[in-house]
Amino acid sequence: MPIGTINNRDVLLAPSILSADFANLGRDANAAVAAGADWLQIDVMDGVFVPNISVGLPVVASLRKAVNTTLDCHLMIVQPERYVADFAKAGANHITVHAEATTHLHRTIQQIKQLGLTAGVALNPATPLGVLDEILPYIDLVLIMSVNPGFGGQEYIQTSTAKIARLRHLLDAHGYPDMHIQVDGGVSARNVAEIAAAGANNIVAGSAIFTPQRPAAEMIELMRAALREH
Ligand SMILES: O=C(CO)[C@@H](O)[C@H](O)COP(=O)(O)O
Repeated sequence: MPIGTINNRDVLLAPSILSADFANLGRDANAAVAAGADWLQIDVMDGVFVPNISVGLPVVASLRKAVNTTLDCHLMIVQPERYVADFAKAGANHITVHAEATTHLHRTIQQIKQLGLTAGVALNPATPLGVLDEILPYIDLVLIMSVNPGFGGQEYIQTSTAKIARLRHLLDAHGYPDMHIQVDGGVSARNVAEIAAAGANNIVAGSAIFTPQRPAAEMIELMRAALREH
């Protein structure tokens, strides 16, 4: 169920498990879903595309058995086309690949769609929206990275808000009202309303949801309140 509505647009929450307790991943994932998270994002990092290594196929397969929700795999790996079929088999519902990580973006998106999944394209902070021009008709989601990918807990890059607003305008102008604008990196109850008001409808948050100090349900409630009070 959406965590809020802004400008008549439902806002979905996709907690990133990168900040969860990996020794208790099923517990943390289920807590977020029980508290109203709509999707769960699994950040897959290869140590090449980004300077960090995270989790891969076995974790997706385990989460598939443990939680009943949309599993969104954000592939921060080079040549993601090598693995999309494996992620689909492991139980992913949605796959996002980086425009910067594949030479053949169109072919990769086609592969994901042929597997019956929804598909997204992620853009690093310095990648302009123009790279989307030829791929928009084929995708379901654009992921605007609001930090340089690789780590949780980084600070939101402020210029991302204007980028989100430009993208929403472009989608409206070209007739893509249902395309998701997902935003990922440095999002918390402090800035979620501003980001959603700019046009994002799919919010990824890691360290703002999974913290040892407070339960995920409380952190999600803070986000709901921020959207309500906007
Ligand atoms: O993809 C990434 C990092 O590359 C993200 O999904 C982070 O996991 C978000 O973490 P926070 O900035 O919300 O702590």
